[in-house]
Amino acid sequence: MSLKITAAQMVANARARIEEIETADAIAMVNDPTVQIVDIRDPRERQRTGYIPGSFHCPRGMLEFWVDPDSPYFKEVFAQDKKFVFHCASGWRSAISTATLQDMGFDAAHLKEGFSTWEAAGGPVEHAEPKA
Ligand SMILES: O=S(=O)([O-])[S-]
Repeated sequence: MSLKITAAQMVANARARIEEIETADAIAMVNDPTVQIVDIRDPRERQRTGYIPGSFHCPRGMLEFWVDPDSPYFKEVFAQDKKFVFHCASGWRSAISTATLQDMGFDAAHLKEGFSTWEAAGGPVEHAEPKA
């Protein structure tokens, strides 16, 4: 089966039109009260690898519905007057998601390399309590 567009091409198209933030620059934003980092990974990924302190968890599947004030699923966190930086594991899902948000008129950027290089680059990581 040949697709009209590949996933890799979708990521490339998205990356060409969104703001990409380098890991070192994002690390400097962790305690910045004007920035909200949003983790769109699955709950199990967050559980397994830990997460960026202060990051808000928004599963990718709910993204459009949680940012839209007209949606019954709207989350107040997205009403904040802050810079929103979305991330996933390697920057693919967050690139496509950020382009989608841009199409919706929601201003956001994404973490170019995702969480994959975060810890090695010196980024702080928090771990959830193990399930009892
Ligand atoms: O979407 S991904 O970059 O986390 S594999």
